[in-house]
Amino acid sequence: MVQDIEIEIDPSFLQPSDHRPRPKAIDADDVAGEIPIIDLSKSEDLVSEIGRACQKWGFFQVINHGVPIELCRKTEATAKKFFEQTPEEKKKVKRDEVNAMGYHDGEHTKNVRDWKEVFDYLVGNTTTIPASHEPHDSKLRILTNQWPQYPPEFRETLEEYAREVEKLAYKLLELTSLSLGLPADKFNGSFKDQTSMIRFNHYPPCPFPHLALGVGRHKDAGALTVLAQDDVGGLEVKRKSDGEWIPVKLTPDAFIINVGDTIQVWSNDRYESVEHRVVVNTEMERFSVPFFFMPSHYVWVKPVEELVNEHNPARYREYNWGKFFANRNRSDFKKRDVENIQIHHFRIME
Ligand SMILES: O=C(O)CCC(=O)C(=O)O
Ligand SMILES: [Fe+2]
Repeated sequence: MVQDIEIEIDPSFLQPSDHRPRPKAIDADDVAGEIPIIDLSKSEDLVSEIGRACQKWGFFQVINHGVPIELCRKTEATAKKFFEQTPEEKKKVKRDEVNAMGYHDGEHTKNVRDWKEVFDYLVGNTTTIPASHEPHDSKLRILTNQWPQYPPEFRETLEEYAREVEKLAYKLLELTSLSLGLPADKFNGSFKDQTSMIRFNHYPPCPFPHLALGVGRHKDAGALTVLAQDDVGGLEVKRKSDGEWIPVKLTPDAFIINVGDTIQVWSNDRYESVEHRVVVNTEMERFSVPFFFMPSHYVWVKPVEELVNEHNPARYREYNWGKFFANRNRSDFKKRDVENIQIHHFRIME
């Protein structure tokens, strides 16, 4: 006779009860179309559509975005081959405190472990960041990508993907800038030595989808995120109007775009970086690929002068992007007892 063996969740994955997905969550079909889908091939109204989406949701999807669809498919297939390997193989390109790029299966969001494994690589192959988060430590560190041997086409495919999505990221940055009434290239210079990174997320099926999350609720710290996902679904966005978690509708061959903390500060809160999370399920694995478009380490982030005046004073003190990034990444390897650094720590109290 087969006995039912009750498996218990490893407590490191257990979400606090008020952050677990509710059993009867909103049905994706009921809210379909709420988060705007924007066609980038049309020129009319594009800037104002993006502005409205950024203001109302902090999220939108784009279609006809110019990234070749075959390349997206090939990239996803290549990533799958990598994740199908044994843990020992994958750990040959393990991320650690020195080498921050590569494979990792122990990431924490808000001090709870995520039900996922990831592979991270830099858009520019190398980048410079502060050696530590300590404010007075001026030493720098160079990060370099690590590439696995298998599959053989991995590096070439991922590098090509990075180049294509980077073009889209710049285009979206320029449209966002125009939508704020600023020159298209207002922010481009901040990305000259960008720290941008692409992440492959693999969410295996999870026996405890009511207790754990693929990624816990969080806001992205960079300027913009350009996310590709497969056809499984699981991303949820916190609706600004009422705080409900809204599932993002699956749209074939679209990218999901969201505003990160950096644009929230640059825009002096005109656009907000919205919380999101990933729910998992018992049956299907899921893949997603965010491109985190992030400034150079030496950029000081503060509300842009054009958007600040005596009636609308700056709401943030300036902060150094590299230090903020280094500080945020401290929690990736272990659970910490304190809250991670967040932009509200730089908010000027009224
Ligand atoms: O997998 C997703 O849909 C989103 C992942 C995400 O939010 C992140 O990696 O920051
Ligand atoms: Fe995110």
